[in-house]
Amino acid sequence: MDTDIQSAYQEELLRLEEAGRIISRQLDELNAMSRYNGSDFTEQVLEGLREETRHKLAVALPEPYFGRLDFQEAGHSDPTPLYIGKAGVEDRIGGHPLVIDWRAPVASLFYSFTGGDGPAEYDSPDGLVEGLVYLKRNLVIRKQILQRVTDSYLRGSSQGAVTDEFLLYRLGENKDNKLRDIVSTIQAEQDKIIRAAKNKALIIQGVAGSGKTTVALHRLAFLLYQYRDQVKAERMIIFAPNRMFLDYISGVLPELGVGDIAQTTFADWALERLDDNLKLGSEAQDLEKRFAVAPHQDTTGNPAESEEPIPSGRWKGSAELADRLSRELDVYEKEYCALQDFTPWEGTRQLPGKTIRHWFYVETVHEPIGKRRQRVEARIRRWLEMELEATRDPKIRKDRKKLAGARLKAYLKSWSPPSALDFYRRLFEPETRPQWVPEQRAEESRKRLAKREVLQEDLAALLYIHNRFYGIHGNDRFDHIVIDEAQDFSPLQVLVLKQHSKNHSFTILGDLAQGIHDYKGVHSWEEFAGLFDGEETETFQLNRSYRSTMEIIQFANGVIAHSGVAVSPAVPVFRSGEQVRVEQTAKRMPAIVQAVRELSEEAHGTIAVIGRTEKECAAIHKELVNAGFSPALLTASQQSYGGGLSVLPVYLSKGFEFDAVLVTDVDETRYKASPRDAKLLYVACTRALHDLRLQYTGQPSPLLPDEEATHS
Ligand SMILES: Nc1ncnc2c1ncn2[C@@H]1O[C@H](COP(=O)(O)OP(=O)(O)OP(=O)(O)O)[C@@H](O)[C@H]1O
Repeated sequence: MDTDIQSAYQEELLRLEEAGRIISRQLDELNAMSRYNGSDFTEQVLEGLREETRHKLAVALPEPYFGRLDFQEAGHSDPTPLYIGKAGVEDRIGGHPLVIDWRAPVASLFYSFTGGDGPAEYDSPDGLVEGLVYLKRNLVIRKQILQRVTDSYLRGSSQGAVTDEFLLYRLGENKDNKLRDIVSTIQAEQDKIIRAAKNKALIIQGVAGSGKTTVALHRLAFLLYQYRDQVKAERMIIFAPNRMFLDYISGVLPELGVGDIAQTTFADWALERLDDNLKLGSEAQDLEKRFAVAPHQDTTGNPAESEEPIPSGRWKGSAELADRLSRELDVYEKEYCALQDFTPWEGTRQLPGKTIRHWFYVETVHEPIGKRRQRVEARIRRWLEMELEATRDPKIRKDRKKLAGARLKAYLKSWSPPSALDFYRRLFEPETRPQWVPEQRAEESRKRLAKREVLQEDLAALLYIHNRFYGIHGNDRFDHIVIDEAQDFSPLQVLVLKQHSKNHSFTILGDLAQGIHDYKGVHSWEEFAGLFDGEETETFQLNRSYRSTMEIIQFANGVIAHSGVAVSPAVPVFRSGEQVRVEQTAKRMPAIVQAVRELSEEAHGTIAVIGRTEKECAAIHKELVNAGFSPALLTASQQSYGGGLSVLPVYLSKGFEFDAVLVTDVDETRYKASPRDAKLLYVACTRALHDLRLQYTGQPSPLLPDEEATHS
């Protein structure tokens, strides 16, 4: 160790010991106080705060901080060492704060400072604060033991910019079965997104591995800290593609000290809201069909795609459909209440239909029709009660009540509460189908809807109708909404979610180059931006990829060049690893088993064998089990991901990452020179952190980049 590093290490060791003593003392004091379980409200609030502090201290004790920034504010004579950790700890050492929360305004300097001797600044509640940075230091502390001290910037030293040494160290680590927090190495371009203003719809295009998911989760933690009086965790929601992915990302928020945020899929959320006893068609079957390999398929892509000019999912998810529905709903509402006079029993007053329609179309007009109907029905019942009260004789009153009850039931039968499914179904029925619904589309939907079966692509339209009928209660509005893998979302889905958002506070993130579900998802981010007023959105682009080695990223860039999608190629962090290995195999299965054996010997924590279809994966899985491995077969119905060795179809691998990846069957029939296949292969390749291998039997896929291209 050279003397500078040694003395830095000694200095940090002493500081850590002192910090440990202070945190332990604070914790002991709090633990010594008896817990309050009584009913006094003030005491309950105080106990809540004490519990929060106990929790924060317990989290801080083993790893109090991860970074240090020495900052001299303009007008001050000395730099102040600022220690930054996951949770702020109040107390002081040498007059300086013990630990500053990573989300505090001053901590932003730690992330935004990229070097140079000029002034640095950060935004504080009192305005811009300027000053000079003297030192940026990363510290690895585990279980109160100082393991590593890395200076990435030192004023006056020969190195001008912040070095990536610590980042590279973190990126070189193996991964387990959960995505992790990145508080110690958030990069400047990511920090901007994390700290962006709350009341905007952020649209983030980021290359594979640029940290989109991770950044979105950190942003939630930031919003909860920065706007603690305005946003609540229970009023935030994350939409992700499937339950297995939700399980994979479920560790990050607790690591950041955040709980209670709903994490769900659009389908689960929509079905719960619709509550219409609907059956959701099997997604697994749909995926397997969509991503099947057609033997006689031409090289322009999926045959289903070329036969169908506008795929059903794109049609049913378009903003244009929302306009059409809106107009149909206007007509429906105008005709909805056509009630005539109501006669409860012969020889008495009638309740005129005109009066009822006045209640409906004038007096309650500001409410959605489902609510109006409830109100009007209640009013009819009140009217009836008053009429009955005018009948003095109890026996006659009883008889009339019975008769009137039966008549009212029959009368209201023709006026059933509005149902989203019924309305939607009418769009596809021969007698009621509007002209703008093509017959071919109607036929397919009609059969399913008759059985109350819906597909994922129907859900946004159904919710749009449901919201119009029943409105949105305060509890159904979110303080913030995150949409991950947003390239697979449709404009109509986002439009519906916008109805559920307060102040259009969104983080929408995705990668068009990974748009393998382009039969339902967007083809350009403009499709989402167009749903908001100009000033309500802000767009970001993340081009640096942190997941994979340079070699893997260059290789994947070569693949995606065939996709025709206009997105910037990924820029690697300078982390070099093994060359990507492309292997032609004579015997497919033995070669797969052999490659898995080799990868397993290389101390990788997570390994994935990525096949083309679920059926092929099942066969590979069987073979690996026979060879003595214990792989997990990941399918569309999977609820969790356990790490280790996995076999999964390429279309399910999106969002995940593995230390080593073997992509099987990269041949000319399974990965053709089509945009869809290019995206699929790109997704597969970009799952690998350190080691990527590809195998094919017969002729190689035309998507495989030339060797020279990947070495440029
Ligand atoms: N600043 C960072 N410091 C350390 N690791 C990072 C950083 N940013 C991202 N990573 C790591 O890069 C990997 C990719 O992150 P993440 O899955 O969030 O990316 P993504 O853009 O959502 O990827 P994809 O589009 O492929 O799903 C993760 O292992 C994450 O921990």
